[in-house]
Amino acid sequence: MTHPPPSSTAQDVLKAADARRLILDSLSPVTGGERVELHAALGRVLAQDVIAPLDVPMHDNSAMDGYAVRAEDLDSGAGSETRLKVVGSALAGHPFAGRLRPGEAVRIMTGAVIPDGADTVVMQEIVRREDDRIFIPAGQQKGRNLRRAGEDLAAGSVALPAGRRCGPAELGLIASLGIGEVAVRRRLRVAFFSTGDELTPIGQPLKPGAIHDSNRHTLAGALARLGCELLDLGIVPDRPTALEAAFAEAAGTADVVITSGGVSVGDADFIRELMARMGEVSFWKLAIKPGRPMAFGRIGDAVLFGLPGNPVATMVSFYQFVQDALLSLMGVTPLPPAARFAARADFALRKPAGRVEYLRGRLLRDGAALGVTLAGAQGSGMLHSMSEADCFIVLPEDCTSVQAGDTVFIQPFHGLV
Ligand SMILES: Nc1nc2c(c(=O)[nH]1)N[C@H]1C(S)=C(S)[C@@H](COP(=O)(O)OP(=O)(O)OC[C@H]3O[C@@H](n4cnc5c(N)ncnc54)[C@H](O)[C@@H]3O)O[C@H]1N2
Ligand code: MOO
Ligand SMILES: [Mg+2]
Repeated sequence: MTHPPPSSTAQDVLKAADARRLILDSLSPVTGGERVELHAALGRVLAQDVIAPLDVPMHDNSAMDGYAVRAEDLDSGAGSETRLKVVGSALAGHPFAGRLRPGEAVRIMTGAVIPDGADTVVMQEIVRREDDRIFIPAGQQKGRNLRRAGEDLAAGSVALPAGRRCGPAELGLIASLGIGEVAVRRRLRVAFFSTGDELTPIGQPLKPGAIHDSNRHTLAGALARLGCELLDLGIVPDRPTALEAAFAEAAGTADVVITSGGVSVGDADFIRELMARMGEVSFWKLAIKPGRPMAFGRIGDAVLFGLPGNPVATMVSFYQFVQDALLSLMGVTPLPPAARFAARADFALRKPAGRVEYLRGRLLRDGAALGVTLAGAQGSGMLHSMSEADCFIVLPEDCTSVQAGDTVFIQPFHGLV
C-alpha cells in the first residue's frame, strides 16, 4: 500500500471544537429498543417519556415529627400559647383514622398522612407536652411542615423525558411511581481492536521490541462504563489484508468501530487509507495534544473512529470526541455540557501556541479554593500519570505559558465517564 506524502499544511489542522461539531452533526441515534426491568435500567437511555401515573407524594404528609393541628386553633399573633388535646397519633404507614375537631391535635411523625381537619404541623421541639395536653407558642404559620400531594410530581406529568440516561436518581424516581419496567433504547454495539505488530496479549511472552496491548483494555473499560455492548476483536497486525478483514467483520456487526494505532503517517500506518477505501473517512490532524491524528468515518452504517496509538492519546481522543458521539448514538438528549471548572495552578510551564493541551492533573483541596497540580510526566505514552490523574487541565490554543497562581480550566474525570 502506498502513502500520500505527509502533509503538514495549516489548513489540514482542525480545531477540537470544529471536529466535535462535525462528528456530532453527522450522527443520529440508533433505532430499536426493548423493555427492561428497573434493576437493569442503570445506564440505559429512555426510549419514551415516563409519565407519572399518580401524584408524588400521593398524600399531604408531614415533613417533621411533631403535632398535626388546625391553624385556626392557634394564636397567630404575639399572644399567649395555645393548649390542645392530643387525641391520637399518625405514623408513616399508619394514618390517623378520625377527623380533628376544634381544640384537638394528633401526634404525627415524618411521612405520616396529615389527618382530616389538620392543616399545619408544629415541630416537636417547640411544643411542651403534659400528659395528653400540648402547649404551642404563639406565632405559628398556617401550612408549615407539610409536604403537599403532587408537589414533587403531579399525576399525568412527564416524570422523565425520553433521551434521559438512567442514573441512581432516575431509578429511584421510577420506583417511587410504582413502575417496574421501562422502555429503553437498545444497547450500542461497539467493536474495537488494537493494531500493531508489536502488540502482545497478556500472558504471552514478549518478543524483542514487543509490548503488551493496553489500549484495548482502557477502551473496554471506558465502553463498559457507558453501557455499550462490547465486541472485542483483539489485536490485528499491521497488515492491510488482516486489517481489512477486521474492519469488514467489525462494520458488519457493530454500530461503531473503534481502533487504536496505525493512524499517523508511518510506513505501517494503514488505517486511514483502508477506511477511505472501504467506506468514507475524514482524517484529521487536530490542533490538540496529545491526540493529534484521528480518523473519523463510516463503512456502511457503522461509524468508525481510528484513534491514535499512543495510550494517553487514545484516552484523550476517546474522552474529547468519542464519548459524546457514543452518547448521541445511544439517544441521549441533551448531551451533558462539558464540565469545566477554574482552578489555581500550582505549577509553571511553557507551551507553543496553536494546540489545545490536555494535561493530566490532580486536584488539590486547598481550603475553599480548588487547586490543581500536574499528575506526573506528560509523555503521550505514559499511562502511569493518567492513572495518578483525576482531571484534565485544558490549556487553550493561544495559551503559551502558565505561572504558579494562574487560573486554569480543569475537566474532572468523574464528569467524563
Ligand atoms: N511524522 C509524524 N509522526 C507522528 C505524528 C505526526 O503528526 N507526524 N503524530 C504523532 C502522534 S501525535 C501520535 S499520537 C502517533 C499516532 O500514531 P499511530 O496512531 O500511527 O499509532 P502507532 O504508530 O501504531 O503507535 C504509536 C505508539 O503507540 C503505541 N501503541 C499503539 N497501540 C498500542 C496499544 N494497543 N497498546 C499500547 N501501546 C500502543 C505504539 O507501540 C507506539 O509506541 O504518531 C506520532 N507520529
Ligand atoms: O497525540 Mo500524540 O500523542 O500528541 O503523541
Ligand atoms: Mg504510527
